Amino acid sequence: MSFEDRFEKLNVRDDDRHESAGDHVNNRILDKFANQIKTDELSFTRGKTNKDKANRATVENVLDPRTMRFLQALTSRGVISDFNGCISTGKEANVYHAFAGYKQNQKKDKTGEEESPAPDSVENNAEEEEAPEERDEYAIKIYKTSILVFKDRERYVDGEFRFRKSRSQHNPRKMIKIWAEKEYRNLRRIYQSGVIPVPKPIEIKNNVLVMEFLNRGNGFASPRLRDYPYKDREEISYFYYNMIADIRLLYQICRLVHADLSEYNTIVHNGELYFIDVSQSVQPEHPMSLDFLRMDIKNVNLYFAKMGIDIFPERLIFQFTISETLPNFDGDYKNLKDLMDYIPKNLTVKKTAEDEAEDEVFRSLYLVRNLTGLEERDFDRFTEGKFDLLKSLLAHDNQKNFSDQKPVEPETLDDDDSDEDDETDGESEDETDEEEDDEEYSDEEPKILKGKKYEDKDEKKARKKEAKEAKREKRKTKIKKHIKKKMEKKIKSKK
Ligand SMILES: Nc1ncnc2c1ncn2[C@@H]1O[C@H](COP(=O)(O)OP(=O)(O)OP(=O)(O)O)[C@@H](O)[C@H]1O
Ligand SMILES: [Mg+2]
Repeated sequence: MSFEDRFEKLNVRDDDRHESAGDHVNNRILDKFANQIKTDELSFTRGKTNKDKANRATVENVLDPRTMRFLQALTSRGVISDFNGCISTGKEANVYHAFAGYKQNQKKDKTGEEESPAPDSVENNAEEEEAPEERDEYAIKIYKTSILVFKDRERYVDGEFRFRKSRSQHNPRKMIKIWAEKEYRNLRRIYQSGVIPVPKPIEIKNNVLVMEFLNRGNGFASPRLRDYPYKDREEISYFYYNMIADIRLLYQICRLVHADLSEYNTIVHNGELYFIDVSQSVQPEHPMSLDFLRMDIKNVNLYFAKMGIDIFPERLIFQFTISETLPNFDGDYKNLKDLMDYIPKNLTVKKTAEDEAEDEVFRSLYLVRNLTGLEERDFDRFTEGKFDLLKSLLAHDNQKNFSDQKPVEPETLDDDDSDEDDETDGESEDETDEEEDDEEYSDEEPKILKGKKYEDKDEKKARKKEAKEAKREKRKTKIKKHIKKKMEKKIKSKK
């Protein structure tokens, strides 16, 4: 069966309603509606290429011919095979199910990653021939090629040191590529850290991300936390503590803030809480990382409060997350269970109206990277006691976390940027310009943060003073404008 034929079999389901939308024949739709689909947002490179618009048109904003070629490339390279339909259709991406290709299975055999039958057993060999082959299942996240939803997400890439060279990216297709790449890298970083379960990242090919499919058997995806059938209240609290401990691990060990954490972006798989959807996650150095962290905590609390369990003040969870050391903690800082044990024993639950009022204040706080940059208006909002709280939240921890920060990633955490892509991928020239940009991303961390944004108040003052003086000096020798004009006139008339 040809690749296109396989896609004709795609069964697209609307995730929001969890209903089957029936058979979906992508290619036929593509033929029929290609000319009607608005592709303006894809025409940024006007003049550069003269491609048929219909050729760029998108079915479901996902499976445009280009994306199909990337999928084909992944298939011919033996990374994936057999597409079985859509797991989820969302705003920015659709997620499909596929099986691992022959190459992946070969790799598995070589590395012995999975338990394989004993080679000397005749019985086993016979069984192997008869039994249907066990193949890995993959989730394929395909980012939509419509830029509209990504526009307001630029702020997650802006301010990211790793993506500094790809900032202000105006080519929408490149922007999406960066976005997918960001998710892949974040996923890989978390996966390699081994402290928080995430789907294993397999491959990235432009806007197509291949990862492990978290399933509960028979092709069904494991439930998101939102759909998880809790046994009892204890289990709800268990996952609440698990979530809080993971937020800390993500921050302290993986050096990331999820930035879209919720019951929708977490999956319960084999009894464990998995983080997914990490495309927007940022490093703590991102200027807005603390705001994102605060937002994550708020969302998590909202959900668990709705589930009817006692929750902790957002302020305390925040503090728990960013404090490098925890008082009275004698466990392993990388161990989820140790942290989960600590939480209910050391964080006091939110009870009174006063607690809620404190959280309100906390939510409205202008969070800054260090105390020197704290605006006066925020100081004014605090009584003396509350100011101490703020100081302990920001000054102490941020001194450590942001000022004299050394790269914390252990070597194993990081990426080998082996990109096997070559011409055999079946890409045409128009993709090669994008491949060149592969070097745009760098996970190396800044040792000293440079630029006006990061300098402290005194430095800023000194810089401004210097500039002022330089200008004053210049003014002394400057020829007045009207004199200059007169001189110019004279010269002209002499000519
Ligand atoms: N590796 C996976 N294994 C199983 N299911 C997955 C996997 N990745 C994603 N899903 C399913 O697909 C859904 C959407 O994935 P994800 O959250 O990464 O995409 P999204 O970009 O957030 O989409 P949306 O625009 O809807 O927010 C998830 O809620 C989950 O149900
Ligand atoms: Mg999501």
